[in-house]
Amino acid sequence: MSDNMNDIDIFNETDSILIKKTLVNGKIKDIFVSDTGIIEEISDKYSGEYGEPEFIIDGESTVASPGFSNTHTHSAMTLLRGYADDMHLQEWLSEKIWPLEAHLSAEDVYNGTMLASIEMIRSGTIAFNDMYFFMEEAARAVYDSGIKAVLCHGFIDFGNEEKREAEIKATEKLCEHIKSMNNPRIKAAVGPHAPYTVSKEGLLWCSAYSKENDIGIHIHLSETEQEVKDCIEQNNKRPSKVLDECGCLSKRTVAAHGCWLDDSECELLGKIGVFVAHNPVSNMKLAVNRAMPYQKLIDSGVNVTLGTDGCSSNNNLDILEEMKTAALLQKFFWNSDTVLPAHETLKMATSAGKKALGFGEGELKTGAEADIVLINTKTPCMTPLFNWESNIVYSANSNAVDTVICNGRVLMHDGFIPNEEEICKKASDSAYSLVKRYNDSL
Ligand SMILES: C[C@H]1O[C@@H](n2cnc3c(N)ncnc32)[C@H](O)[C@@H]1O
Ligand SMILES: [Zn+2]
Repeated sequence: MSDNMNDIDIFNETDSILIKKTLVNGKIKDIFVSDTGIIEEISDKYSGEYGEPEFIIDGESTVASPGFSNTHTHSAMTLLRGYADDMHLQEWLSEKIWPLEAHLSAEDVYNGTMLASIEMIRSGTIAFNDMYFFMEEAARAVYDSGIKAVLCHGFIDFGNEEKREAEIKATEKLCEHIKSMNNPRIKAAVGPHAPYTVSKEGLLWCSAYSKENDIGIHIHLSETEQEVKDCIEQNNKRPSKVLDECGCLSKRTVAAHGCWLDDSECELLGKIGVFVAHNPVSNMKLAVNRAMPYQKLIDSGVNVTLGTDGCSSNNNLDILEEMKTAALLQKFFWNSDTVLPAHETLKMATSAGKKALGFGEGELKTGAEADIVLINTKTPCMTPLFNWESNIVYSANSNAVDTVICNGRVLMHDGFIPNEEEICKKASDSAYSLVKRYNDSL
């Protein structure tokens, strides 16, 4: 699909690009992207106003979509893919996942996040919201892979003061580190894991720190019925209320799951302007037994986004698969064939997702950051092309994703990502050595 097919330089960060004859909202357009990563022109034929492009991408037989955002994941959990499946959520976490994670190294997180980044790029993801450990190394992987991310340290204190102090230090260290990177593609957030793993003191510290530093909060909220029941028993109020009283709900908060929210909580989240990330594949796999009340959230003014969750509850990071599953799960669970139509699903993955992460509007327009996905229309799953949004949500798979451009830089072209084989090999080695270290410790 390129006039410069064999030219590896297309992956350079600072080149201008002209995408010729791609479909933008059903019309054939040229898109000119400047070397600063901005969409300068979308027109029937490039005017030449911004000079000669350094690279030309032949966009004929492609649909251009705004890049996708994955608003909830634990990216280095790629290393745990297939390690523990088909279990009850709390047992899965406390008996399998947490004991193994206790042996993670910084290098594991780098290798796992590199794998996650290229896996996400393959399905057209240009930004993600990540909560995990050794996040300075995740930041290095995000830098190296060229994708965008909001990164937080998973803050878990279980009411223990010593643990809380350590989590505070880890959060501060990460935020300072990301500040010092001074890269607009990489942002820090505060990551209180969930109301059931973080004490009130911890939640209060997190909300104060996010305000002081003007950064977001990333948290799990009401994933299972049991955690809601436990919260009511302990606090006499539902989880959203607890979080609100601790100052953790704001326009900068992304709350993942929200499966067991009641009507009053949906209204509270809408009033405040919280983003709620739907993770349908993980929710189905972990059998949380209720789908997020999508329509009630939308009617309450909530910005609903999409996430994959980590690779040990999904078990991939394919945002196209997530879109389809979201649209189907909502229809199936709420017994409504009209809920979450294709157009809204695509918005969850594009404009709503990018806004949640503070990376802009998520639309293809002049003046916007060039986060563009080109999807091959000459592939069975995109044929015929009556409705491009319907095809992306309901029929496309990642094999149809041809080119991914993030901040004006080509990260994948013609289905090719530089160094992919080496990245997979390193992650695989890390995964086996992690499990060996754990087994040796028993
Ligand atoms: C950041 C922390 O979140 C954990 N984690 C991963 N998946 C889920 C889930 N579905 N629910 C709650 N916690 C989860 C990770 O295993 C890590 O310990
Ligand atoms: Zn999660």
